[in-house]
Amino acid sequence: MLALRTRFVALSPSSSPSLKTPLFSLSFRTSISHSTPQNPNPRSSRHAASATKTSKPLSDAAKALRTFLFVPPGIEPEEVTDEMILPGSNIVVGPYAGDSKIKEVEFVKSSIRAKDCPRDTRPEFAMLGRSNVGKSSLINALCRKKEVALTSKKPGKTQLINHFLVNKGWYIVDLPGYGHDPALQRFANAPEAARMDWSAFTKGYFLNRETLVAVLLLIDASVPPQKIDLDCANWLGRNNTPITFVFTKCDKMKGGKGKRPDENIRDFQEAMRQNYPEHPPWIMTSSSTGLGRDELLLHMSQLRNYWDI
Ligand SMILES: Nc1nc2c(ncn2[C@@H]2O[C@H](COP(=O)(O)OP(=O)(O)OP(=O)(O)O)[C@@H](O)[C@H]2O)c(=O)[nH]1
Ligand SMILES: [Mg+2]
Repeated sequence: MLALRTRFVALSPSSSPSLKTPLFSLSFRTSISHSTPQNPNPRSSRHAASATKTSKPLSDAAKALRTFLFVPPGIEPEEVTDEMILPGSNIVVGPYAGDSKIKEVEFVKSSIRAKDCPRDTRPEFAMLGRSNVGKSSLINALCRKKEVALTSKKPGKTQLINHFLVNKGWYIVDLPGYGHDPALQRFANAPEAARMDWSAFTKGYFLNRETLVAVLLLIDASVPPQKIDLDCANWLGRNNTPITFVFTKCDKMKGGKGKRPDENIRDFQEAMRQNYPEHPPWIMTSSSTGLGRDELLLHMSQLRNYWDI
């Protein structure tokens, strides 16, 4: 299973300062400029014939930057056209993208530890991120229901590992947020290993959950890059956990002061590049406006569908 997982991660933290990737600009529609390559799937040629093909070739800018795209199995990078890239993301839609709508969702269980989680072979996605970043809200948005997962203005609402079964076929897992417990704030300037201690109990989940397709790492796009988020991404990468960056609160525009969500996202990506030669899939969302909701579901459907090939 680990081999299967790592195939899609393309996260190989590197300490090499020589790994330079071009900087980029960002807007909701110009997702082509934020591409990242993922691990080429050794079996991808098998499915290439079924890849969506359109006649429009890549623009020059897109060609220059396509190495940043998330290209799933079933497509060769040179087959990618602008129309195949999900808006507000670097994600290419391939032949594995299928029915992505959520028709039913049921709460299954709250678990204290990884070993208490449902024993099941069905695939799952974990929502991870700082307290208050919008994990539970995103679950509700994806399900188009208000109270599947409980949300709050106060950080620390979700305290356990919560499993939700979707369409009787796969799980969404709501996790407690990190970076909230005041008792642990003293770690703010401590070495990464010490600061990550807060997550000891969810760490067990990431390291042992065989059915984990990907972690959706939620990053608040309304604030500048936070070290704890970068540390978390680095930790997941080092542990070969597939990751998708889901930028939340993209509806929040700062009036006058502070940077816009797209600028914060760009800064975050640039910070990530200092340690990563390649960038995982990423997507812009807002649970308030529904931005990115259908696109994220489509992305999850293709991850799910090629996960166990
Ligand atoms: N403007 C805006 N607010 C949001 C969005 N998503 C979440 N929020 C707000 O952010 C606050 C926290 O949302 P939650 O979904 O409870 O956050 P969480 O990450 O689950 O928090 P914990 O359970 O404490 O870890 C709530 O007040 C939400 O209404 C969004 O996309 N846009
Ligand atoms: Mg929550």
